[in-house]
Amino acid sequence: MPSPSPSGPPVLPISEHEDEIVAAVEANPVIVVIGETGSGKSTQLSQILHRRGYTRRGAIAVTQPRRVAAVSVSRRVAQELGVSIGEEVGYAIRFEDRTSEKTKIKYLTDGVLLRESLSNPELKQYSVIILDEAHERSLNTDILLGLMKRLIKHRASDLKVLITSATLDGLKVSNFFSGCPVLNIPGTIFPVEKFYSTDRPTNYIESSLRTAIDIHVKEAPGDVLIFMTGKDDIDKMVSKLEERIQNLEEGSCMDALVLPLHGSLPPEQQVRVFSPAPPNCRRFIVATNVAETSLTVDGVVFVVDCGYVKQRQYNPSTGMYSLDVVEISRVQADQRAGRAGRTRPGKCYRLYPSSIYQKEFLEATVPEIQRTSLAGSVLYLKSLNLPDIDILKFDFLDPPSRESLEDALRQLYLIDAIDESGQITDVGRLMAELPLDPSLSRTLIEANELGCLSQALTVAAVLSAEITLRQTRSKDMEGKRKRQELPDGSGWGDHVQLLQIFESWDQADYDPRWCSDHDLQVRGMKFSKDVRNQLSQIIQKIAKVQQICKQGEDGRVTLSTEN
Ligand SMILES: Nc1ncnc2c1ncn2[C@@H]1O[C@H](COP(=O)(O)OP(=O)(O)OP(=O)(O)O)[C@@H](O)[C@H]1O
Repeated sequence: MPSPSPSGPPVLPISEHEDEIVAAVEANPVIVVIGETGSGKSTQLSQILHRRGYTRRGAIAVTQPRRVAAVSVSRRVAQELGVSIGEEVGYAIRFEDRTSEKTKIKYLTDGVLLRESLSNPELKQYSVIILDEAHERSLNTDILLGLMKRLIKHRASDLKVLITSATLDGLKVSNFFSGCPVLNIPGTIFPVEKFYSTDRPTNYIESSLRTAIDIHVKEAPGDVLIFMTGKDDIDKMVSKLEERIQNLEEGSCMDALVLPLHGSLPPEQQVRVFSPAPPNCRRFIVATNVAETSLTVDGVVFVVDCGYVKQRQYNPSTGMYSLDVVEISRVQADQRAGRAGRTRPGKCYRLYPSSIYQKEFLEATVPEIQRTSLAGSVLYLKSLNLPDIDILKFDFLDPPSRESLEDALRQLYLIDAIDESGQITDVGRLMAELPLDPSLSRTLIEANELGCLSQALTVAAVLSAEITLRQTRSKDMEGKRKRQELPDGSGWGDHVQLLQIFESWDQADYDPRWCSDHDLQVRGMKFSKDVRNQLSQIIQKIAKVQQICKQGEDGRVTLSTEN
C-alpha cells in the first residue's frame, strides 16, 4: 500500500527510494530499474533527476514504445510540475513535436529517438536517456539498447542511461551492459485482486461482454478497461456493449459511456480516454494492447483481459506478414492487470484459468526483432555510418536470425538502398531520412521520377497515418448512400481509391462537412492531411539540404535524385 503523504496523493515507491536511485545513477553510467506497475517509473524518475540537477547540462529523454503513452505520460508530468506541455516538459512522436528550447524533460517514442540520432549520433542534447517499458522489447528499443552500449563508451563522463521496466529480466540486461547495477524497487501502489475463469471461453468477445455487463450491474462505481485483440473486435464490442447497456432496465444502473482505444485512431481521439467521466457515469474503454503499458487512466478500477493479442509475424522466406491472434505472455497479463490499482484498489477479470496463465502462457513476449522485417532498421544502422558496424554482428540483446538479417539486406538491395557490396547508396540515404517504411520511401522517390510525387505523397500519408477509411458508426443513411458514390479506385485498387477520395476532398476545399456528409471520419481525414503536409515539408527540407529540390510553377514540390 502507498505511504500516506501529509497532503495530496500518496508517495509512490520510486519517490521513496530517491536517494538510493540518485546514488546509483551518480556512480554508474548505466542502471536498470525494476519496479511494480504503477510504482512511478515513467512519471517520477525523470522528475527526480531533473530536481537533482541532471538537466543542467542537457535534457532528459524518456522513450516509450507507444505514441499514446508518450503523450499521456508527458501530460501527467507537466501537470505535476505545473507547467504547460511544450515548455519544461514536452513530447515528440512521429508527425507531432510538442517541445521547445525550454524543454528539459522530453517524452518521445523510441522511433523518434532513433531518428534524432541520425542527425546527432552522440545525442549530445541529452544528459540522461531513460529507456522506459523495455520489457515490451519493441524493435526500436532493442536497437537503442545496442546503440546505448556504444554511446556510453564515448560519453562515459556526461551521459546517464536508465533502463526501466516492471517485468524485465534485469539480470540479462545487466549482463548485456557488462554487469551494470539492477535496482529492484519494492512496493506496489494499490492492490489488484485477480479473478480467473474456470475454462477458456469459446467466444472471448461474448465472454468479455458478459463480464463487462456483470460489472456494470453488480459492482460499485469505477471505469472498466477491456482488452480486445484489434480494431474489428473493438468495433464489434463497442456496438454490442452499447446495445446491451441500452437494453438494461431503465434506472437499474448508472449511465455508461463506451470509448474505443486503438492505434489507428488519430492521437487527439486516443487521448479522449484521459478526460474525466461525466458525473454518475461509468466509462467502458475498449482497447488493444496500446493501453497495456505505461498508461494510467484515472478512474479505471476494473480490467477485463481476454488473454489474446493480435500479433504481426514476418516470414523472411516468403517476405510476407501474417496477422495472427495469439495468446498473451505472462508479462502482458501482468501489465494488463497493472492498469487497475493505480489510483485506487482494483480488480482484474482474466478470462482464462490460472493454470493456463501459469503453464501455457510464455513468460515474456517474443521480442519484435525476432518477428518483424528488419529492412527499416538495417537501413537506419547503415545510414549512421558507424565505421565498425557489421550489421550481421551488431550487438543485440537477443540477436535476430541470420535469415531475417539477410532478408533485410536483400530487400534493401532490391529497392536500390544498398549496392552489391552492402554500402548504402545516395537513394538509400534519402530514404533513411524519411520517417516511413523503406518501401514507401522508395515509392516516393520512384513517383518523383515518374512525375507523380504529389499523388504518392497523399497515398503515403494516408497509409502512414494508419487511418482506415472504413464506414463510421454513424446512423446517417444519406451519408452512407453518398459514400457509395465516392470513387472506387477505377479497378486500380485501394491505394488509388484512397487518392481519389482525398482529391475529392481537396476539390471541396478540405471542408470537414464534406467528410461527414460522405460518412468519412473527419478526424482521420484531417490527420492524414496534416501528415501529408509534414511529409511534404520533410521532403522539401531534405531536398533543400541536398540541393535537389525543384519547385514547380504550381508551388508543388518535386524531388530530383540527380545531383
Ligand atoms: N494521469 C494520471 N492520473 C492520475 N494518476 C496518475 C496519472 N498518471 C500517473 N498517475 C499516478 O502515478 C502512479 C505512477 O505512474 P507511472 O506511470 O509513473 O508508473 P510506472 O511505474 O511507470 O507504471 P507502469 O510500469 O505501469 O508503466 C500511478 O500509479 C498513479 O497513481
